[in-house]
Amino acid sequence: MASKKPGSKSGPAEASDDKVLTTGDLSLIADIGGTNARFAIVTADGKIIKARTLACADYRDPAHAAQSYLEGAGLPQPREACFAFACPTHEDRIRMTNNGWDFSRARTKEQLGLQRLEIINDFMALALSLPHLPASSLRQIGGVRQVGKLPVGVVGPGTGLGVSGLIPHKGGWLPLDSEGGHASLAVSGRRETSILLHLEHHYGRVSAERVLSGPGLQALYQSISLLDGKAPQELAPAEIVARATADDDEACREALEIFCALLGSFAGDFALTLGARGGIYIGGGIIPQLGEVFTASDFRKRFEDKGRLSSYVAAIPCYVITADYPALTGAAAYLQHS
Ligand SMILES: Nc1ncnc2c1ncn2[C@@H]1O[C@H](COP(=O)(O)OP(=O)(O)OP(=O)(O)O)[C@@H](O)[C@H]1O
Repeated sequence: MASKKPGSKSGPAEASDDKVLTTGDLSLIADIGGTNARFAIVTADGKIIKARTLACADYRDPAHAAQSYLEGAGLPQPREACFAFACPTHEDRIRMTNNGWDFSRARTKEQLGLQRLEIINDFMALALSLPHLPASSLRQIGGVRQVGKLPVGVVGPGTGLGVSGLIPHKGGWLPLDSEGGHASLAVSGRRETSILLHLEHHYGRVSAERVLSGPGLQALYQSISLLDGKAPQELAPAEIVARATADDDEACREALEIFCALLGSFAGDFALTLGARGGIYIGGGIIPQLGEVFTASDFRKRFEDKGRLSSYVAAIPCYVITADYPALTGAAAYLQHS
């Protein structure tokens, strides 16, 4: 796998979108979450071009979405592809955790006329992108930038909660294929415990993803409103963030504050578990949108709040990934190196 230090060198340059491509030239790559399906082409010289985002809800399955992407971009049929999905991907039958797609790997390959189809987890793809991301697409929060090759973790709230990492191995990196977002949620203090009990009443066992995701931010806002005896409104995650940052809705403000704090706790637990002294990277569709609000939140305080191991965690840097399509870079790297 890749051997550069995460965040140390520029990623693949964007080729111009108007080059004439033939079948032999191109590979198809995709990063497919519960809401968004992001497609692009890798050219023979390794450039990622024609990146587009489609809404999963508009398509029957990934083959249907991929065909629509290729037609829309006026592209010929590719021979090979790497698709990264937000769900377990080790069996032929793949069932997306956060949308209704349920499909066969072999059938998808056949439908798209591919000679080779690689299917990996979306956060494994994001982890594989880290050695290729330019430092300008990373925003450091706390800790000390580490030298040398050390394990790194990546977490990201989106429609779900993605988790992965890279372990140094034989001069390169081993990526983790993880479903860590479904680990149990750990809360702290009376208020968070009340919210957890409220969510338990609704879901039964509460995983981290039930809170640390777009739907999770909505669940937090609703729980807080109900615990305070107020009727919650139907608000999208972006609306909760907008109201919270405008400081004109107390339940939204507290929901976002607790969201960032719980992500800090979760990321710190993951750093301890993985021994991720090289850093924890934060991606997904929500945190990169928060800008300074996230930096000013309790995220870092809770990341470091690890009792006797607090000084160990305090040295670990966190980085918000601000690149546009980072997991596509990882899918391209997988296709090239696997
Ligand atoms: N500005 C914003 N503020 C807060 N939440 C947002 C914002 N924009 C999008 N979201 C939320 O982010 C989630 C989508 O995240 P993302 O773009 O990572 O999707 P995805 O790749 O389909 O997700 P996943 O890979 O987790 O299944 C949705 O719940 C959406 O409501």
